[in-house]
Amino acid sequence: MKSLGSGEPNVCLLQQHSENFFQYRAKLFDPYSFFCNLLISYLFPMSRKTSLEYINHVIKLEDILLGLLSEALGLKSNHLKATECDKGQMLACHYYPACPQPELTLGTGKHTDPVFLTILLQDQSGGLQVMCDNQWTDVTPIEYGLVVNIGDLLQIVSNDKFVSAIHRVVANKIGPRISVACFFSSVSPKMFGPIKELISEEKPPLYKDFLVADYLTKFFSKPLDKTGLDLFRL
Ligand SMILES: O=C(O)CCC(=O)C(=O)O
Ligand SMILES: [Fe+2]
Repeated sequence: MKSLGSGEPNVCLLQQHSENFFQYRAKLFDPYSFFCNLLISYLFPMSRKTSLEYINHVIKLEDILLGLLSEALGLKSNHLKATECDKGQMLACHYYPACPQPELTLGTGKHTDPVFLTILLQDQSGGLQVMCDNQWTDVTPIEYGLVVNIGDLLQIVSNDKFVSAIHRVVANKIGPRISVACFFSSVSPKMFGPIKELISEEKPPLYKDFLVADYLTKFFSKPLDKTGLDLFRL
């Protein structure tokens, strides 16, 4: 990866490096970022109001999706919700500046999301790709459409019935591209693992039980070529 000093704010430049992407994400939890976020929300109260309004709508959609996903697993519709796997929400707003040499870099490197579910809003620029049958496939933007990603943690609790989406964002000469990802995960200090109702002699658990906090610590310090799933696979 090459650094492309385009004069845009640092936070956007970090998005140009897949190596830095998750370090940057991890930094969202540090006191410095916390302070910056607080400052931004006071400097731009409209953006705070709009973000909260948006999150509240997305949470309603996510409630419906969790119900449908539970039923798809053959469970009661309130099953996943009852595990509190969505109690924590994080909104990440991405800004990808136009890139003069897109062939030398990526917008966001290949990864799976270290959460249960992601609901993503992307503009019309394009660039998001998902790995499908070992091939990168464009996720063509649909106006007013949202992209829903299964994250690693939903793959684990479903004991591989659901598969987390491997995705990336390619860089683009035309820009900027803007996307808003709403991540859903647990904030409780409780153990998660393959759902008992999905386990049988024929389908033994494929993963160890884990705390989300431990999962994240390991996820952010793992080598980039490993997936988050490898960390807890039995
Ligand atoms: O910008 C995008 O479309 C995707 C961003 C993404 O994959 C993420 O935030 O995890
Ligand atoms: Fe992602």
